Amino acid sequence: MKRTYLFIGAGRMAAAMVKGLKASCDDQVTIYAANSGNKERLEIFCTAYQLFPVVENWTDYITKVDTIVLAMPPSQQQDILQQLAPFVTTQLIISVAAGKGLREMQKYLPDQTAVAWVMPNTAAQIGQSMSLYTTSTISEAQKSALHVLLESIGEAKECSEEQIHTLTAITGSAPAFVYEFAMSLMDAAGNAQLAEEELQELVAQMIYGAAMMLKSSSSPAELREAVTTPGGATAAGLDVLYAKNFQKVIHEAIQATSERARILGN
Ligand SMILES: NC(=O)C1=CN([C@@H]2O[C@H](COP(=O)(O)OP(=O)(O)OC[C@H]3O[C@@H](n4cnc5c(N)ncnc54)[C@H](OP(=O)(O)O)[C@@H]3O)[C@@H](O)[C@H]2O)C=CC1
Ligand SMILES: O=C(O)[C@@H]1CCC=N1
Repeated sequence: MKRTYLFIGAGRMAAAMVKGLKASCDDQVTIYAANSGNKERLEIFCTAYQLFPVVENWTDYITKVDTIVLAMPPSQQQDILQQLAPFVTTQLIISVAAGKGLREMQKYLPDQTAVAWVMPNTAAQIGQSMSLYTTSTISEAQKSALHVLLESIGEAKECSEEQIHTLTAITGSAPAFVYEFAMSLMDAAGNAQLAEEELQELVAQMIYGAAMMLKSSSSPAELREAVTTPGGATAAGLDVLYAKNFQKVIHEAIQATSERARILGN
């Protein structure tokens, strides 16, 4: 079945989703993309993903597509929805904006407009996103268009709107915390006399292995215990994390992230 998508916003998340869609259903998908008006940047984007024609005015393309993906900063979304509203008929409108749930979209769109809120993460670039999503009442065809998109970028879980607000920090933002952790490990390994790339490779494989173990059925506590030989080396390191209240620091970081996401949504 032929799919048609219009992306408004052509940045990092749009690139990841377009790449996923092109890879999973190349000859069955037509994609148009628009940005804030930076023509050169949009041409580079469209050339990279072979999206033609390059869109000059996105409102001309609304009636040509079944699905519209809002992939611009949250601060721009209200304005875009207001521009979109007069032209919307049967299209599914998907937003990936942090903090902007279904109700926030519906405020500016005609009654009964089909809407979905998706919270992906940057691993979408390699088809490994953990995406959360919620929808209004949508048709089977719209569900199918949404799932084609979600499955093209990784795994997805349906949640309530409130759960997505709560979990944005965990699945959307926390990859940044993992990269910060990786940087700290690489920094701490400074005197191992390895090149930066070698260090990155071994830290990446360690995180990958740990993530694969976590994806098995064991709990994180069991996995941690399996690493921690009683009276051994790991216990000494964990004692420092406990003494510095590592969990509390993470809780505070998640709370700050969640609070900011809520503010972006208002
Ligand atoms: N990065 C992440 O990890 C995640 C991001 N998100 C959400 O995804 C959305 C996009 O983020 P991201 O891709 O990182 O951002 P980027 O900064 O990479 O891209 C933003 C894009 O939006 C375009 N844009 C800005 N204003 C407008 C406008 N008024 N009309 C049309 N296009 C506009 C920009 O245009 P131009 O090219 O001209 O600058 C750019 O193409 C955000 O809402 C964010 O909350 C969600 C989950 C994870
Ligand atoms: O930092 C942000 O606002 C977005 C939301 C989730 C990840 N990045």
